[in-house]
Amino acid sequence: MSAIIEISNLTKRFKDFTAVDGLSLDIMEGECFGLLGPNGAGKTTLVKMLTTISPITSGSIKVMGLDLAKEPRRIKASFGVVPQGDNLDPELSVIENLTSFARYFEIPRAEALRRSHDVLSLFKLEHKANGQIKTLSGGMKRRLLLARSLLNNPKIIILDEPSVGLDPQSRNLVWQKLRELQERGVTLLLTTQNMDEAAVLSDRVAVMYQGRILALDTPKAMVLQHVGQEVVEILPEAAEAEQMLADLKKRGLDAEPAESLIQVFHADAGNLCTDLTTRGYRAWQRLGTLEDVFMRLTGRALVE
Ligand SMILES: Nc1ncnc2c1ncn2[C@@H]1O[C@H](COP(=O)(O)OP(=O)(O)OP(=O)(O)O)[C@@H](O)[C@H]1O
Repeated sequence: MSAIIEISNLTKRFKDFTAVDGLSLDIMEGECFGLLGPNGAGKTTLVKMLTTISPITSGSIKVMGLDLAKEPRRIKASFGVVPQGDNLDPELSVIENLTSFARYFEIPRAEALRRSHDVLSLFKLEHKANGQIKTLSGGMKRRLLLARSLLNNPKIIILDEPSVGLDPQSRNLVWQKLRELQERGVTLLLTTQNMDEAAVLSDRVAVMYQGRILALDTPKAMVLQHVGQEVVEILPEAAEAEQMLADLKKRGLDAEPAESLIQVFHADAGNLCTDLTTRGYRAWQRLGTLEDVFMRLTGRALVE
């Protein structure tokens, strides 16, 4: 597999604030890559540079071997972009939003209409073709943005928080369509704060924080490395929590406080749980998740 997007030493500065900080990353052709990070990590700023909306401060981006700074139009033609916000035109009907967008790619009128109906039916919006944008629910708008991103038959689709605001039915439909696109060879780059979405869809994930990548791997390997297969959770009495944490650490265990719980990672979970419960403590085990990795790497405090 070769890299379809090559990001080298990319930086974005706003006055004295660095939103993306010397970031390097290769996205492989045909993969689904999930970019995770808390609010303010720099994900949207990265996507905006990639989609040429925001100029690069320094560093470079290559797409299919082409330099983004030199060939932005050619590169943009190969992208489908689903932005975080809704930038649909409220003056136009649903189908007109699509056909007018197709004009940016110089798709002939009849072909544009045909593709517009195709993508509407793909996202189960055909019945809304002549409706006004204001008659769409939030989830329908999101599906329309996804539909719109396919009009130019993109080789790469960039999705900023694809399933925010979607009900479970719409979200499942979107996930299914994204998988079908990937099966057809399309490369997907998604930013998300939804760890289930990242784990379900992505071949590889990166955790971004303060403009840098802290970790990058397959979701499974990431969980194994940072938290282990199973996590033990203990609910101590408030008065004994500190002592218990110290005791666990003294035993060489990888233990951390998590609100009112203590979590133990990389442990022999079965043995530890039995030991604790026979001594009268409330303790249980569960599978480690990407959410655990995320919390460990980016901290528990709210960033913004
Ligand atoms: N135009 C701008 N001027 C100044 N600072 C900005 C600008 N755009 C973004 N920032 C700052 O850059 C940082 C990264 O923002 P960005 O939107 O990329 O984060 P994010 O990871 O996408 O977060 P979210 O999930 O909230 O969208 C934030 O601290 C934000 O305040």
